[in-house]
This record gives sequence, structure tokens and C-alpha cells, in this order.
Amino acid sequence: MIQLGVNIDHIVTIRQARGTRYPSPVQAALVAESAGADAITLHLREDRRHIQDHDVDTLSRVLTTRMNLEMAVTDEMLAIACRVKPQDVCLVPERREELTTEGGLDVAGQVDKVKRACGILADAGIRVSLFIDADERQIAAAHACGAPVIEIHTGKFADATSRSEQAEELQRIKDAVAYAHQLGLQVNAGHGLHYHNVQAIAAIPNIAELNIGHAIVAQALFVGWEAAIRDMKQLMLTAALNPAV
Ligand SMILES: CC(=O)[C@@H](O)[C@H](O)COP(=O)(O)O
Ligand SMILES: NCC(=O)COP(=O)(O)O
Repeated sequence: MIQLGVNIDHIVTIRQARGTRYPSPVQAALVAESAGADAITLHLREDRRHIQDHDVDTLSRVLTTRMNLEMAVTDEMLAIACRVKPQDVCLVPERREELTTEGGLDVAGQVDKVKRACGILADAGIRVSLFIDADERQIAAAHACGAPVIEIHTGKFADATSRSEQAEELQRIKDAVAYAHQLGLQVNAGHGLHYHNVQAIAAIPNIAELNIGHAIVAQALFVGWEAAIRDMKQLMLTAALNPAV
């Protein structure tokens, strides 16, 4: 059944805004797990704009589901991942000046570097996911690097400004999921998903997991954190069980 990875980055954005001890990412993660999160996703960025190293260490000790640690393909992050040993690592592109992740990792353009990182993480017993665009060339490269999982970047679909553009991006994602599944990859998806666009993605056959954060944190301001997660999970399950939704 489709799973939900709750990204808690922007819980921590609120804490970092004032340098307080609240809101606690530990409390957010444990409540999320009780509300139906199948994994907790956190992005340790090179610039530490939100998640801090100590958050990763603490959460690795208290989570009862899975930690999905997002990180850039750098020796610094590989060393942290091999020390912490989260269940999952998702390798993502990063640019210090970006507001948020702008696209998928260019695996095809740096196969040796990504393959080396996949090997190091796999040797540490960590399941590797590559965050890539809905692009067959990138999917084939991810498979060649030995990653067992990919996460399709749904940002272009989420940011589409017309129905026709959104439909085009959705079809691109559907084709990518089918191709990746045919290669034997586990296929996840995420970025920019919210309560009004998630069902179109969740309804795609063979999508295993959606990683969602920003929209859940925003909705929690109005309905509460637990309800925001329960509602998102329910939308996903309904769509997955009734693809015609
Ligand atoms: C890779 C991705 O799309 C997100 O999981 C990522 O965490 C976005 O970065 P921010 O959370 O810093 O916006
Ligand atoms: N990999 C996507 C993710 O973890 C959450 O992205 P968003 O929902 O915060 O855009």
C-alpha cells in the first residue's frame, strides 16, 4: 500500500527563525508517526538553513518508523550518513542560493560520482534513493548506479500554471513510473505536493511512497499537525485504492 514520508524540514524552519528550542522536531516526528507517517524525511542541507546535525542524531535514536535522510552527494554528507546509518538516504541536488529544490539530480551527467556514493551507502547498509526528474535517461542512469529506489521530482507538475501543462507533466510522471518499475526500481515521488494535487500522483500504479512536507506544515496551522497528516494519508489511500478518483 502507498506510504507517506512526512518531511519535517519546515517545522524546523520555524524554530530556526528565532533560534528557540520549539517547535521540537522530535515531537513533530513522533506525533507524525502516530498519525500515520510511514517514514520521517529530513533534508540536512549544506547551509543548515533548517535541519541541524544534532536533529539528525537525535531523531535517528527516537524514530520508530524509518528515517529518510535527504542530502547532497558530498563527502561531508556521506560521512554523516555512514555514522548515523538512517534506513534510507535520498541523494538530492543542492545550490546554496536556491529557495528550495529546483530539479532532479543529474545522475546521467555524473554517473561515476553517484555510483561511488551509492556503493558507499549500500556498504553501510543504507537503502539509497535518487531524487530525479521524470526522465528516462536519468532513470536508466539511476539504475546503472545501482540505486534500488528513485524519487520522481513532482515540482514541475506542482508548479504547472495551466491544466494542459499539468496534464502534460502528469503524463510524463506516469510514463517515468512505468519505465522505472519495468527496470525493477522502487518508485517514490515528491516535491510540491499538496491536498489538491496529491491524488493525481497517488493514483499512479506502482508508486510506493510520497514524500510531502511543506503543504502539511502549512495545513497544520489551521487543522493541527496530527489531522493534517491523517488527512493527507487518507487522500493518498483513497486515490490509490480508487485510481479513477
Ligand atoms: C528534495 C525535495 O524536494 C525536498 O525534500 C527538499 O527537502 C526541499 O528542500 P527544502 O525542504 O529546503 O525546501
Ligand atoms: N522529497 C520531497 C519532500 O521530502 C517534501 O517536499 P515538499 O512537500 O516539502 O515540497
